[in-house]
Amino acid sequence: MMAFLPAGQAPMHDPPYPEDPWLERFTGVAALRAALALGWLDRLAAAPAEAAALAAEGPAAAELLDLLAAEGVIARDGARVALAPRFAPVYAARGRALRARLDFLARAAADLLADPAAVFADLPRHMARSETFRLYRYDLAQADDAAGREAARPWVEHVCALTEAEAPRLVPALPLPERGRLLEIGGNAGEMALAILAARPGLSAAVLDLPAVCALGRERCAGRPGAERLRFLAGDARRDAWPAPADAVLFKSVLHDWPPEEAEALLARARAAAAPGAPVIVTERGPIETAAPAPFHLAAELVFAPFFRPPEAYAAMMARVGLVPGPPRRAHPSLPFFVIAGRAP
Ligand SMILES: C[S@@+](CC[C@H](N)C(=O)[O-])C[C@H]1O[C@@H](n2cnc3c(N)ncnc32)[C@H](O)[C@@H]1O
Repeated sequence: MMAFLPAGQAPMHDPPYPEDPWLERFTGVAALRAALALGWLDRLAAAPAEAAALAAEGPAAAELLDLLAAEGVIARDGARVALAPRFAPVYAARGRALRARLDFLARAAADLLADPAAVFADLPRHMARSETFRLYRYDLAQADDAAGREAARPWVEHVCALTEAEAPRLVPALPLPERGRLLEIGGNAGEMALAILAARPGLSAAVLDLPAVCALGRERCAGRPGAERLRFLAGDARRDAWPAPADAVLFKSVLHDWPPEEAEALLARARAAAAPGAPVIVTERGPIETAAPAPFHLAAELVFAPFFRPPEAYAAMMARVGLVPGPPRRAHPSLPFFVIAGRAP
């Protein structure tokens, strides 16, 4: 089996998610969420502020300032405070992603504290009771109406926050053709597809995802480079027709959502949609392997730990549906993802 380090153990000079160094401790995460909720981060991103004015905002606001300073979120300069020099550019680039990750981390931590035995050893109870599964409601995204979109928005934001950071390291590892049509199943709001299209000017892409997710994707991608080569196909990938033939089919962080028989059925559909010799590509997180004390942000991955399979599981599924799997590869040294591609003989 390939060995995978959790993202939190990537070299600190090169974290895949730029905000990870600020998500390592529970108290730091609590302080960041408080500062976001109070509007402090946006205020300080716009201009430094008087420390005394912030400290006067509540009975423990001075303590919050101390926590934020200790975590390297803010820096003091005499009587004034500003975003810390290392944190400021991360917040500028990843503020939206940070908010989505913090919100999800709060749910994941609640699940791990409330019923850790379910997370690690009772999957039905975990799925029935957890805050994280209450968020990821794919069933509500079947409706393309305002309610469906608003129900999907928080988890779509969380997926985008991760994929936006992962894509630059994943894309070079994918055996994609230079030109033709890419079909991305479960491609969410198009973050991965746009990163691929930027690297492959000769490709066009279709993202097949649930209706509410496609609506959010069209909104998110509008006007961005490559959007003119990207289309969203609203549907259910298990039932609806797939556009074919495709010159590559991609599943990124999708198949772990499904029990083995359904994941295999999706691979069989991919085989049918792929042009002769075209790759069917699976890229997924491998099982989490913790070799040192884990940072707090690993909580957000641990709630999905029961679902991550080793690449050999996908190789076996590919073989059963008539694809010849190539050898799995680790996508990037700092990212716990593998890539495996199968082709019809
Ligand atoms: C864990 S997310 C991964 C998203 C994306 N590939 C990424 O990594 O950024 C799984 C995706 O599968 C989509 N999905 C779930 N059920 C689906 C279905 N029946 N048909 C099509 N897409 C589905 C979800 O809406 C979501 O976008």
